[in-house]
Amino acid sequence: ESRAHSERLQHLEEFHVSEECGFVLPDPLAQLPDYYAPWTNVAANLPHLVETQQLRGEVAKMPLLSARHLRGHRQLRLAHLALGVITMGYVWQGGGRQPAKILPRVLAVPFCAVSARLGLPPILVYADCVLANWKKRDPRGLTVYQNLDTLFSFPGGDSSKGFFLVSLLVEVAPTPGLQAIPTIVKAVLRQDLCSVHTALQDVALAICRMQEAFTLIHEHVDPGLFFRTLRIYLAGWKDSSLMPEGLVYEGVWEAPRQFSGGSAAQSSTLQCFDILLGIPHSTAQGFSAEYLRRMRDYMPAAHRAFIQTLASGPSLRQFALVTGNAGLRAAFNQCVAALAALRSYHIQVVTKYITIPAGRCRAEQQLGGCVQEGASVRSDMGTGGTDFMRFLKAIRDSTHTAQLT
Ligand code: HEM
Ligand SMILES: Brc1ccc(-c2csc3nccn23)cc1
Repeated sequence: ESRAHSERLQHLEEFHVSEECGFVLPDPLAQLPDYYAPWTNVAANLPHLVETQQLRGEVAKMPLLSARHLRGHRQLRLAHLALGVITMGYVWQGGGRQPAKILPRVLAVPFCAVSARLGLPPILVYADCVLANWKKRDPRGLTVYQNLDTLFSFPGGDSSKGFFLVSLLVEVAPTPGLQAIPTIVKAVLRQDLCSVHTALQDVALAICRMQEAFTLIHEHVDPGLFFRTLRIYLAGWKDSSLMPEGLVYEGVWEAPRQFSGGSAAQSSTLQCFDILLGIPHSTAQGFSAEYLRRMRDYMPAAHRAFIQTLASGPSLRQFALVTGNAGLRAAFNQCVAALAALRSYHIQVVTKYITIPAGRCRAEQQLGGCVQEGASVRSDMGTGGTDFMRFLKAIRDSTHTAQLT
């Protein structure tokens, strides 16, 4: 059973995991066939259309296009990104005070058709606006911030571009570590202690590289713009006080449907390292584990399959425990410690970009300032309250306690 899984894991390309950029979509398409210009034109102009309250009018003028003419994975990913961007802008136009309750059929019908073909939900996801929303300014240049740009952005100025591109660089950084995963799985099956030890050093280094890339957030994202503006547009319509029923997808489903807002729990990279190291989010905190598992449904089908295949393979953790080899245990713990450190760093960033601005906003609200929409557009993202912070700390703590003593 495990052997079969380990065999399948040897060809990462099958799971759309690329040699040079991991779960990031290599060379995303930036243009669709002219027939789809109504979608890409509106999506490309979204910040302006939302800020001038014209978006809903523009959508009302859009023709109902058929998704049938979309060819290949990259066209589908670009279509899901463009329709996702327009959908978030359409629902949250006006900053979240009066969210739209109905998504018009010119958006809902093609968006659901494209989503079905990709195995994604009909809402903007991490795989859209982080993994497929980028291009190099100079195609021959390096994958560095200055040579990157997003394909689409939201209100919030350069901070929306910064948030997506820094996340992209964090996703590109650990690529050698992802390449080490099949090596580790095969070596565990062959009880090859030495190969596991060597490969674990690549994993630890990869996770450290993620944290290095993360530090760019301070340069490219402004806390105020992030909290007051960008955050609103990434909110979803599941368990949302502003949209308790969810959203009606006109022409697709009679009843309204609920879908979760954008979350990096949809990042396959972090979930892969959690599974490889056997980090037990599952037992420790019911909510976190359930939420992380549910977010797998918000990943592209091939990435979901990779995670499921890895989860059903042999346990590296048991192997490291059973061999009792001190060097192997140390290499394993170095990976776990690096992951816990990354999550601690992330919590510091979340404090600066959500908790502090939320506190300031509440203070201003007392004085009648700060036009913050309602309590919070998304309960788990930024009331400055405890629920998302408790979630992040629970995950960080269960990572920490996963060290082998
Ligand atoms: C301004 C910067 C950021 C803020 C304010 C922020 C905020 C949050 C919040 C509130 C959550 C919990 C709710 C949710 O899942 O959405 C979260 C989760 C998460 N974020 Fe971020 N984030 C930021 C940047 C990043 C970056 C650059 C990465 C790197 C890829 C990242 C990776 C994650 C991951 C993996 C999770 C899921 C929880 C976990 O696995 O630890 N975040 N973030
Ligand atoms: Br859609 C969408 C989904 C997730 C993100 C994202 C990138 S890093 C991060 N931490 C929390 C969320 N998050 C951005 C857009």
